[in-house]
Amino acid sequence: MGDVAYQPSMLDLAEEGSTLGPLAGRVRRHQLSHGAWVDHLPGWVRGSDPVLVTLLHEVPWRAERRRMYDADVDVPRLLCWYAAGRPLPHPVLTQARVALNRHYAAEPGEEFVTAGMCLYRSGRDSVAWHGDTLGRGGRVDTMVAIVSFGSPRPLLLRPRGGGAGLRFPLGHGDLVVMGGSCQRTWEHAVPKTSRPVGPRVSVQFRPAGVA
Ligand SMILES: O=C(O)CCC(=O)C(=O)O
Ligand SMILES: [Fe+2]
Repeated sequence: MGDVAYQPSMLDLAEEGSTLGPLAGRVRRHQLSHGAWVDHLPGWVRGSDPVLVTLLHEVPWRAERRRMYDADVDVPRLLCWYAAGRPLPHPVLTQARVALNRHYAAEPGEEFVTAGMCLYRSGRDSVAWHGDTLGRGGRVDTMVAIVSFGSPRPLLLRPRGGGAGLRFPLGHGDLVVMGGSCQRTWEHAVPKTSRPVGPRVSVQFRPAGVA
């Protein structure tokens, strides 16, 4: 053994580094009805493979059961909740929250503090139509920012009163932000698919008191 420390090559660094692209000027806003909007930025996280690996292996994923009418049913995805102050499992997620708070500082709806995580193990996992209306999201305008990793799955949106919906493909490293009245006046879902899809992890940043 010589005394020369291992120096990672620039290629190694490029492969290992997960970085965020700029938000300003890159995020595309879709204005919806009733004062709702959705911002979309494909490929925000660059070098997102190591983030997916960390999320799959280091998040303490939990299966949950929920009461539906008069039966307990399995929630069709695994979950983990990072309350305010709980360290996030990958540094790029911590940087993402900082960058989102800087970019959206002028929007009403407050700072992103919590991170909810969902693991969709396969196409059989899903989230049914809903708005994030627990807490303040049901009464006032708020923002929910979602960063996706792994297999692409579409996020569908539809107005609560009926009418045409929208579909955002959410791929590896993509960002979507639902804002304005979106949680109250629109609903969103990630439907099941019979296509063979690999795992997808979504990280949802929300202000305190929104779920
Ligand atoms: O996985 C997603 O992108 C959406 C998850 C979601 O809507 C929720 O957890 O409230
Ligand atoms: Fe949601």
